[in-house]
Amino acid sequence: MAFNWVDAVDIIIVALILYWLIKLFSKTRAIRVLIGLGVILILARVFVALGLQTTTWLMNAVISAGAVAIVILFQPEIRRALEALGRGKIFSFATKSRIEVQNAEHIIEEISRAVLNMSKQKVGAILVFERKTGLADVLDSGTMLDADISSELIENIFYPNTPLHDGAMILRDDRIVAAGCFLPLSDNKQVAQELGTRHRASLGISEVSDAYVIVVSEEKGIISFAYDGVLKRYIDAKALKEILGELYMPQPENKDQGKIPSFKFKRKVGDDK
Ligand SMILES: Nc1ncnc2c1ncn2[C@@H]1O[C@H](COP(=O)(O)OP(=O)(O)OP(=O)(O)O)[C@@H](O)[C@H]1O
Repeated sequence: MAFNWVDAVDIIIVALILYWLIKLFSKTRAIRVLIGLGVILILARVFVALGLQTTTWLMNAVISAGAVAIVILFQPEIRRALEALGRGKIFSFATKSRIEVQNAEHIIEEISRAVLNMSKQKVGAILVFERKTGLADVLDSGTMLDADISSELIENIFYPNTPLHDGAMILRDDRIVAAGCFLPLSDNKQVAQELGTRHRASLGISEVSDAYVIVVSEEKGIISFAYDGVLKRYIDAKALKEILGELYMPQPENKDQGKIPSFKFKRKVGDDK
């Protein structure tokens, strides 16, 4: 059968749909599920080609059940995709902003000043720094801001009894994207008894994404850092600058974005007390 223009249109449409799906899901933690589904679909094709009937039957059952599960589990993402489609934003080729070193130094200074001030004054706070895993689902639970990063604004937002002080602030690149966001709580049994929901929420988002999370305890003013499901407590000014440096000052040896910050990072939650 000859390859004609209908086949070319067919391929282009499939490529656009794949691009759209990847772009949509790369903004959420659903990307891992999408990759898993892709692997299952490829395996199913291989089993069909090999003529393995029972395995193919099992794969088809998994795919059918998976399709229903995906609609239920990722209902918010699907809703957002349809909304984006309605706004015609899906196929825009946006590029991620790059932060100049000078600007990065300023941002690090502003954030560390705010965190250290809040620690001194025992003002509770959660700052979530979005990295590769998009946090669109978390953003939906809060109030969108899209503001410049400044110590005054950060401190103001977390000041007790102000409208946005409850919940987490989400930062992306050089912007404060949202505040008052609800994070998933960790059910890690190793978390020290005295740690309440603020710290569980910080750990929770670090378990399901690659975000860096800085927490200030309201009770004692202790600064903690959560990453990759691990909570490191008693972060001092030097370590804080190091964490922010990893985020805002990419160095050649730090190209691996998933890398744990270079300062001493113990693997067990609460083992540093
Ligand atoms: N799921 C959540 N997402 C975001 N923020 C949350 C969440 N749960 C609780 N918080 C924040 O944590 C506050 C409650 O903190 P709680 O006293 O339970 O925590 P803690 O870990 O003991 O911290 P602290 O030492 O600051 O008291 C809430 O007022 C809210 O601002």
